Parts: sequence; structure tokens; C-alpha cells
Amino acid sequence: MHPKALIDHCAELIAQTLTFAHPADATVSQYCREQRSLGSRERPLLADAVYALLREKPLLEWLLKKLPAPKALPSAGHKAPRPAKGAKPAPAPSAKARALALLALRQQTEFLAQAATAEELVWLDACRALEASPPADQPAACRHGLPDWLAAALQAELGDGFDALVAALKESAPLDLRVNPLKAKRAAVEQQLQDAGIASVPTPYSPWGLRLATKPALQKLPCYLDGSIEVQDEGSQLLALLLDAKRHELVIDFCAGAGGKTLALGAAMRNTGRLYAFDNSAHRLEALQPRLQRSGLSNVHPMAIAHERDARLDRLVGKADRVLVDAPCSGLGTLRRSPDLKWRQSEAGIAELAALQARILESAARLVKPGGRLVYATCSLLPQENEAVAAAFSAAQRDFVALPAGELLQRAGVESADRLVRGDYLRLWPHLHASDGFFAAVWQRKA
Ligand SMILES: C[S@@+](CC[C@H](N)C(=O)[O-])C[C@H]1O[C@@H](n2cnc3c(N)ncnc32)[C@H](O)[C@@H]1O
Repeated sequence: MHPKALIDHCAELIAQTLTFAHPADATVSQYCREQRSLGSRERPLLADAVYALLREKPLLEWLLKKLPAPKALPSAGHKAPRPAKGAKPAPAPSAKARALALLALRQQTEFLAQAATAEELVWLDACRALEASPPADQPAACRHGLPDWLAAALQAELGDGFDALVAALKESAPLDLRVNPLKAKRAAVEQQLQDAGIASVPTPYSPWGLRLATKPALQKLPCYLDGSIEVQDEGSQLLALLLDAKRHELVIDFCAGAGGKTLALGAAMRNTGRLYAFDNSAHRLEALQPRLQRSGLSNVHPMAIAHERDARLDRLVGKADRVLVDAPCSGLGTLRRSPDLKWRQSEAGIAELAALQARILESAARLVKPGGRLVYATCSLLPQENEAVAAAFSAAQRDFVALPAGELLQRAGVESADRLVRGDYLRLWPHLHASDGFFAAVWQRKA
């Protein structure tokens, strides 16, 4: 496709993304499905434009305000892209969306030389110069790329560490794998990957993990097809290690979703006992099925529940050896992968989530038997969804005693576990641990 047509698609896709009606990855996939003239060669550029915009939105909007784009846009001497047969025509993008697309792709000079007009190229040079030497009154958001409410919350949380977090959030997340101990040993999988031309190293903390330097397609590799590996961030692996599910136990993954942690728990139980995978989304649980088949696990029982107080849970009250609550959360610990989340969340939304998290935790706790273990986890960076929920639970539930996550992880074979905790809580940060941001609190029910 000619770059002049492709930049129009970038602009239209950016306009659709900025409505924040759907997650950015879903918007990109949907757009590429609808626009059948877009092939695999065009998609990476479209995704680059969208993700650069989401990461740097305040800076790009500030540049556009300071240096308005040339007026002749968008019909600057080129024709709208012709749709493939049967495909929808690309709508004419707005001038603002086109300017944002050009700015989002400002590093891709070869592409822009063909996609942009002569006036736009001059304007882009001026934008680059302003970006390189910004005035002293440039808003701080241009540097950190966060909405003000979130920047203030993270600054309060991290103090001097805030800048390091901002730098880490601009990097792309590594690709981590969890080796399924039922099927293979980590060193053997590392060698298989090496033989397939894929370099990996053991993850620093999780004894199950391998970290890849690149992002190769894995789906056709024998070790993927036979269930020896799953894609899973090291932080998620550590949550499963914290629950420390054992053979023959009754274990509940209360918010199992597509089952990333369920699979790790089932393997830790050596495919024995009973592992219930609950979720209020039957659709998400369905995605667990093919993964279960590859994993070789037969001890997992997925069950869609209506809500956290579903009456079908009553028969399990006081029965479970271990319960994991991987709670629905803002997901702000995954901003490297999903930068749109920072624009789709709000302070009011966080307060609603915290109330839901408390309700789910309270209900799930009923299922823990005397002497059993309860883990509450999120992939949020914010104390409202983390320490505050855990502290309120501890204060209200005198039957549960908090346990130190660091010691438990060390006992589960995690090296340098003391680096992963703040007080009794697990607290993972992208800038400190190269994983997604995670929180976990652990309790034992009094015997
Ligand atoms: C953080 S995600 C779980 C991710 C999953 N554990 C994994 O490792 O892939 C949170 C899940 O909670 C589910 N959820 C939301 N509200 C719930 C409720 N009231 N009861 C049970 N699950 C709920 C969501 O559908 C979502 O799948």
C-alpha cells in the first residue's frame, strides 16, 4: 500500500482509538479486520502509531498546540485509499488525527518522506526541534506521559523513584515464559529454544521462568504445542508460587479469567487434588480450555459464577486449603503492554474497583478452611487497590492472620525474595523488577 494511503489509515485508526470505547489492541485488530486492504506488512506500522500516541499523548498534543499543523490537511494532494473489494472505504481522517499520526511516527523518517506533504515535512522538523529543546514551562505531563491524577498518585507512592518508573514504562515489556514442570525442565526448554534460534535466559526470581530478548511467534514450536511452555509474566508466576498449592489439596482460583495462574497452580499441585477455576465471565473461562488441553492438567474444574456471592459457592465454605483472589483491577501495572489503560481509568473508577475488590475478597475468604491460605493480588500500582484493600480486610477479619510474603516466597524457592516485598506485601515494579507491577497480600485462617 502506498504510504500516502497508509498514513490516512493511521489517522483514522488513531481517531477511533482516542474514543477509548474499547481496549486499544481490540480497536487495532477490529480495524485491520474491517480494512481488508491492510496486510501483515501494514499492521506493524499502524500498531506503532497507535501505541506511540498512547504513550506520548500529552507531548504530541502539546506539540500540536504550540505548532499547528499545515492547513492544507488532510486532502494534501493525494487520493483517499481505495478500499479492497467488499471492504469498507477508509473514512477521510480529521486534520487533528492526521497530525497526531504524523507526530506519532516522527522517528520513521523514511516512511514519512513518502507519506507526508512537503509542508508537513517542514512542520515535522520544527516539531522535532521544539521537542529537543523544550521551553522551561513545558507541562510535566509531556515528560512523564501520564494523566495528572495518576502522576500525582505515583509520585506520592514512589517519591524519587517516580522518574525511574516513568523511564521503565517507556520501554517495551520483555516476553516471559513459564515452563510447565509437568512436561519439561527449564534448562531443556532453554536449549530447545536455542536450537530454534530463540535466545532466552532464566528469569531472576521465578524458578519456572525464561525471559526472551525478542518476541518471536511461539505457537508453532513443539514446546508450545506440547504444553511445555506458556506465555506468562514473571510477576504472575510469583503469585502462583506465593499460594504454594500442594498435591492433593482443594484449591480455588476465584478470578481465574483465561487461567494463566490456574495453569501454574495445577502444575504445582502435580495434577492431583481439585482446583476450581471460578470467574464471572464464562467467555474468559472458555479461553482456558485449549490451554488446559495443552497443559496435560485434569485436576482443573472451571465454573462460571454469576457474581462473588453466587449460591453455588456455599457448599465450599470453609473447605479450601488455598484460595487465590487475582482481583479485577485497573491493570496499571501493565502499562508497558497496555498504555491505553492510563487514559481509560479515572479516580472515580479506581474507587469503584476498590469497593468491588473488597467485596470479592470478603466472599472468597469464606471458602478458606481453618489453617488454610488466602492470597489477594492485583496488577495495579495504586495503594487504593492494594494496601488499602488488604489493611481493611485485616482489620475486619480477625480470624485471618497476615503472613510475610518474602518469607513464603523464599520457602517456595524464590531467590532474593526480600527484594520483592514491602513489609509483609509482595510489591513488584517494572523499574525495580523488570516485571509488570503486581501486589499481593497473604493470610492464614486461624486453625
Ligand atoms: C485480573 S483478571 C484475572 C486474570 C487471571 N487470573 C489470569 O491469571 O489470567 C480478573 C478476573 O476477575 C473476573 N471477575 C470480575 N468480577 C468478578 C466477580 N465478581 N467474581 C469473580 N470473578 C470476577 C474478571 O472476569 C477477570 O477475568
